[in-house]
Amino acid sequence: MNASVELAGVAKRFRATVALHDVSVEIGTGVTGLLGPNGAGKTTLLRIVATALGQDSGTVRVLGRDPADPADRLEIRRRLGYLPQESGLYSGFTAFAFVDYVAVLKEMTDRRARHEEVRRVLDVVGLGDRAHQRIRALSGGMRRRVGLAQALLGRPELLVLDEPTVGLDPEQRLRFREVLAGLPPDTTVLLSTHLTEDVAALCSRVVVIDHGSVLFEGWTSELAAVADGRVWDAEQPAPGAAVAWRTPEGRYRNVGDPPPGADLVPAGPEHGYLLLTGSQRVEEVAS
Ligand SMILES: Nc1ncnc2c1ncn2[C@@H]1O[C@H](COP(=O)(O)OP(=O)(O)OP(=O)(O)O)[C@@H](O)[C@H]1O
Repeated sequence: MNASVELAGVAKRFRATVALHDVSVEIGTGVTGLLGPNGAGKTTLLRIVATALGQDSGTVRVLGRDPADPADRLEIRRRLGYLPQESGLYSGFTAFAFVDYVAVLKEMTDRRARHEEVRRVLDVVGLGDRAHQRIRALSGGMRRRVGLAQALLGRPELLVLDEPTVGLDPEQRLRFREVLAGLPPDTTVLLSTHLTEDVAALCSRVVVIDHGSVLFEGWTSELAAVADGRVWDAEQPAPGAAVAWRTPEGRYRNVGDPPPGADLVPAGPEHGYLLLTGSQRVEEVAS
């Protein structure tokens, strides 16, 4: 794989909290989902890739450059679109004025071409008719889309999107999927989510992260395969289950090590994810 983003042995700590612990991943073109529970280290990893935060140790290459080098960092930022978790939108601005302001910061100096680009990205996210409304008057999902619009400015080679689907209704989720599908094929998208549905719907590759460590890196279809033969239904939560929950039919779906003759059910990406993250918790309890 010709990686757009390469992390090797990356660690980051905030005082006593280890946010990332020896993370090594390679991200290529296409859409990669960074999947993990709250506090897993997703935002920290994305901030490092987006050059907003430096690592404590390990090496980072983004678009073939080193974010620690000031000239390289500038070059990366020119080729990067970033939707942070907290968008920091200026609520008194209109959507158009805000995205235009970001476009100025992105060195789009020709006014006419810039305005055209601002209109294009607002149209892409379905906010063309809201362009002149103040951000404070927009709904949460619409604000998220203003954030996405600014990330799309200038058709960046690398898009780093922190929880882009939060606050989107089903129709907007579909639209977001279309936005991703409409990007040039050599674009690299790295997006974070804590929803396996997002990964299944949006991402061809997935990196599962928990407690600051990468637990899985591969094709989304391979995530389901992690749980092949390890999902079964029973009348009770089974002793061999890393995770179990009650189904609408009143039985228990178990994910873990099935007993002989278990009533196996087909595995999906969510089961692979639960097995990876749940089993780690069981190990922790045991140790
Ligand atoms: N600036 C910071 N100062 C102190 N601790 C931090 C800081 N940023 C992150 N952390 C801690 O690092 C860990 C990883 O946080 P991070 O925000 O990267 O996780 P996340 O996977 O994005 O979580 P969420 O899904 O809740 O957004 C957490 O324990 C968090 O409390």
